[in-house]
Amino acid sequence: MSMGAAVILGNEPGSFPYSVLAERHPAIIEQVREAFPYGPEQHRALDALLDSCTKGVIEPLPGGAWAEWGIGGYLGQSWFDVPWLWSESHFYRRLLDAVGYFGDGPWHGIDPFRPSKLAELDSPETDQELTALDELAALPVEEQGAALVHGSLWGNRADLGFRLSDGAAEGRDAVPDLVVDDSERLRSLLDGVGTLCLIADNAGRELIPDLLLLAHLLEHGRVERAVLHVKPYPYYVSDATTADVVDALRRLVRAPGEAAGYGRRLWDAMADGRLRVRAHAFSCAPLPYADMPDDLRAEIGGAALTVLKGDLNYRRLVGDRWWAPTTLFADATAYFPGPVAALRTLKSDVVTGLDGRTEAALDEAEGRRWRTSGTHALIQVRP
Ligand SMILES: O=P(O)(O)OC[C@@]1(O)O[C@H](CO)[C@@H](O)[C@@H]1O
Repeated sequence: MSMGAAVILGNEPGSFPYSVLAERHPAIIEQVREAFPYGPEQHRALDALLDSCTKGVIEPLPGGAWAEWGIGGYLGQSWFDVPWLWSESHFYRRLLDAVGYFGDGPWHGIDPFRPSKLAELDSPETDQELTALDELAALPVEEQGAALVHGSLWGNRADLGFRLSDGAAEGRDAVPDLVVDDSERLRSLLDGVGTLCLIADNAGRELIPDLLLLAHLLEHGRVERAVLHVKPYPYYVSDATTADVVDALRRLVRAPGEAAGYGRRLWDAMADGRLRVRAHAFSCAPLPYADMPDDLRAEIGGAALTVLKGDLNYRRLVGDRWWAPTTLFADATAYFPGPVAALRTLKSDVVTGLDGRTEAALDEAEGRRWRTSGTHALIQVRP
C-alpha cells in the first residue's frame, strides 16, 4: 500500500475535521450534561473536558491500552494537532471518564448516550421500517436480500453524532445511485460457507437493519455463522454496544408482524451460537485497522467475509488519510486479513475506489459537499 497520503489532522479552520473538534464535541458535552441528573463532580469534570478539548493539550491517561495506542507520543500537544481519528476517539474516552463511567461510583457503566439511542429505537420511523418487512415478505428471496443490504447501507445515515453537528442532514434527500456499487460481488461472497464478521456502527436505526440482514443471511443459508462486532463501551454518540444489541433484539421480538419473526430467529441463533456478539477492545481504539492486534487479525482472517459498516469504520479500514479518491480500494485494504466489504454513507472526507469521472462529476455538482453530507453512499468489496 502506498503510505504517501497525509494523515488527516483537525487543525485547519473551516475544514470538516476542525468543525468536529471545535463544534461537535462541545455540543456533545452539552447534550450529555442535559441527559442525566449528574452531580457537581460530573459537571465539574465536563467543564474541565470542554476546556481541555477546545483549548488544552493531551494529558496522561491511566491504563495500559492508551499507552499501547500511542498516547506517549502526543502528550502536551493540542487536540487539533494530533491525528484527527486519534483525537476524536480520545475525546469519547475522556467523556466517559468525566461522567464516572469507568469509576467505582454509582455512575459506573451508565451509558451517557442511552436516552438518545432509546428515543430513536422507539421512534415512529423505526415503526415504519419494521412494518415495511410485512411487504418485503411477498418478494422473492433474492430481492429481499438486496433490499436488506440497502436497508443496512442507508441505515448508516441514522447516526446521532452526525445529526448533532448537521441538523439538516435527515431532511436532505439521499442520492440512490451509489458512488461505487460492488453489490454483485458482495452477493457472490455470501455463498453460504463459513463465518460472516459484521463490524457494526450505530445502534438503533442502523443496528436494526443490520440485524435484519443477518437474520436473512442465516435463515437462507447465505452464511453459516455470524459474528457481530460491537463497541466495548459507548462511543461516537450512537455506536452500538452489547446493551444496544439487547435493546434492538427486544424491540424486534415485541414488534407486530414479520419483524417479530426476525427477532425470534436471531434470538435462537444467539442461543445456539450461530450468531455471536463480540466486543473487542480494539473496536474502540483510536487507530486504523492496519494496526489491529494479532488476536483480532487471526479472528478476522478466519472469516469468509468481513463487512464494515459506516463512516468511522471506513476511515479506520482504509486509513484516515487524504487519499486521492481514485486510489484503489483494493490497494488501501491490501493489508486486511481476508475478504472485506464496506457499506458506508459518506460523512467525512476520506474516500477511495472512485473512478475519475465519478469524482469529477461529484466535484462539479457539489464542490466538496458530497464527501461529508451523508447523501451519498457506497458498497465496496475486496475479495
Ligand atoms: O461512523 P458513522 O456513524 O457512519 O459516522 C461517524 C461520523 O459521524 O463521525 C465522524 C466524525 O466525528 C465521521 O467519521 C462521521 O462524520
